[in-house]
Amino acid sequence: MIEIKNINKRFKKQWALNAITASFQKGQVVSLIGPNGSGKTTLLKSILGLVRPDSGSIYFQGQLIDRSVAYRKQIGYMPQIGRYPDNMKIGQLFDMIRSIRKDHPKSDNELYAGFGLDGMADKTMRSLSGGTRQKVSATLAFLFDPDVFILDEPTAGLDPLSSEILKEKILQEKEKGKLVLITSHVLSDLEDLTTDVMYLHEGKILVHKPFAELQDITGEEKLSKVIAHLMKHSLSLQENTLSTIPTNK
Ligand SMILES: Nc1ncnc2c1ncn2[C@@H]1O[C@H](COP(=O)(O)OP(=O)(O)OP(=O)(O)O)[C@@H](O)[C@H]1O
Repeated sequence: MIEIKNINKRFKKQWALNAITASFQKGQVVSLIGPNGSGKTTLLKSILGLVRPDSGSIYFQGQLIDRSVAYRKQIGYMPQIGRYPDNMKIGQLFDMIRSIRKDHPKSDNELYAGFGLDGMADKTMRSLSGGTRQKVSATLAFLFDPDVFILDEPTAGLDPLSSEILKEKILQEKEKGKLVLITSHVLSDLEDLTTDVMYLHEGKILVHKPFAELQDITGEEKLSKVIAHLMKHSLSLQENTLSTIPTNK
């Protein structure tokens, strides 16, 4: 569904993405994991066309995304930090977005109600707490039943109940066979969702494999333990020789 062929991105001397080649398919929930600054957001923004790689190509459903914007309608994007007009009220923001998407008259309002945004329609965006702003971003990402979700730290700042509501929604979409690309530093939030793991380090892919395969390689069950095990043996990772990693079995 998404093919990435040898993309590179440098910000001055800093490599944000270094020779990234990968493909993502329907039905996968790919957890992008890695330290701060490892390139996760840059990779997601490159797929969205918000960052232009210095070289390489990205294909969405077989079409080169270069200079195309139409494909973005098929992606629900939740940015790390949502930016909205300060004086716009929540209700006005949703009315505006719905009016722009006339091609999609039916919107999915489950999160709007689930997060209680209907009771805050008159609040201005500038007055919202960080968590409520996240709820607005999450609700917008799911509004038009997209085929692909790009969720950049979606649960950051959400209270435990709201975080569960969002995770449940992502699970539902996974079960419908959608493709989800998700980042989080809270690995327990990814536990029940992940089908595939991509581990980035200094702009390079160190691991991109099905979660089940990594569980097998490491002998660990939980995502946090799998990642810890891989990190402990990061030298083998850098050499891309997962087979040399001792298993815990
Ligand atoms: N617009 C920009 N200008 C300059 N450098 C940038 C820009 N965007 C990203 N970078 C740099 O690119 C590298 C990768 O950043 P990126 O935001 O993709 O990392 P990340 O893995 O998403 O980090 P985090 O976990 O902190 O969100 C970092 O060194 C960052 O400083």
